[in-house]
Amino acid sequence: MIELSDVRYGYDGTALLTDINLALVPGSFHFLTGPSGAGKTTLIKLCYLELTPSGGQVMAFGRPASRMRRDEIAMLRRRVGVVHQDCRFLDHMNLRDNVALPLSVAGESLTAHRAEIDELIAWVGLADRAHALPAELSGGERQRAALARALILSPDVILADEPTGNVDWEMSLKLLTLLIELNRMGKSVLIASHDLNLIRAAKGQANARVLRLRAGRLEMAGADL
Ligand SMILES: Nc1ncnc2c1ncn2[C@@H]1O[C@H](COP(=O)(O)OP(=O)(O)OP(=O)(O)O)[C@@H](O)[C@H]1O
Repeated sequence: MIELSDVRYGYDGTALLTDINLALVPGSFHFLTGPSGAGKTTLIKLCYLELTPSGGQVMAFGRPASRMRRDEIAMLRRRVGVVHQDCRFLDHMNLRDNVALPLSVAGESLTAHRAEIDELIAWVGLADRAHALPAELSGGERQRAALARALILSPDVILADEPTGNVDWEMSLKLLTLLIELNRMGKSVLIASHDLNLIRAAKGQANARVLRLRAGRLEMAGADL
C-alpha cells in the first residue's frame, strides 16, 4: 500500500536518511526503532507524504507520489491514519469533537456518523470522557483519543509515532493490544517506539518485524529483540 524505494531525505541539505526501502503491505506489522534523532518521525512523514524525498520513490496505493496532485494526496491521506507523537488536539474542542475532526474536515456529516464516532470512542475505553477537553485528559487518555482520531476514517494503514510515549506500562500494553487488534483486521501497522519491552511484548502476540534506523539506514533488528 505504501512502498519506499531507495528513498533519501535530509533537512537543509544535510543527509539524514539514505537508501530507505520499506513496504507496508496489508496485514503487515512493523516496529521502527532507533536512537533519538535517528529519523523515525521523518520516515513516518515520508510514508504519509508530508515530506517529499530528495531521492528515490514513494508509491502510495499503487501510484507514484511524485506524480500526484495536492488534492489526490489529500484523498490518499484519508487512507492513512497517523497517531502523532504530540497528539495535536484542538484545545477548545472536547475529546469527541477532536476524534471526529477528520470527518468534519472531509466534509462528512457528524450526525450521519454519530454511531461510529461513539463506537470508536467506546472501543478505546473513553466513553465516559467524551465531553472532556484535551487539557482535562491524562496522558493515556490523550494517546487513546489520538488513536481513535487516527482511525475515524477507517484507514488501511496506521502510522503511530511513539504512541505509548507518556504512559505507564499497563496503558502501553492496552494501546498495543488495540493496535494488534487492528492489525488482525488486516490493517498495516507501523509503530515508532523506543520501548524495547513493548516491542518484545508485541513479538509474542503479533507477527511483528522490527526495523532499526542506524546512521541513516534502515536495517532489520537482530536477535537481541
Ligand atoms: N523540520 C526540521 N528542520 C530541520 N531539522 C529537522 C526537522 N525535523 C527534524 N529535524 C532533525 O532531523 C533529525 C531527525 O529527527 P526525527 O524527529 O525524524 O527523529 P526521531 O528518530 O523521530 O527522534 P525522536 O526519537 O527524538 O522523536 C533530528 O536531528 C532533528 O533535529
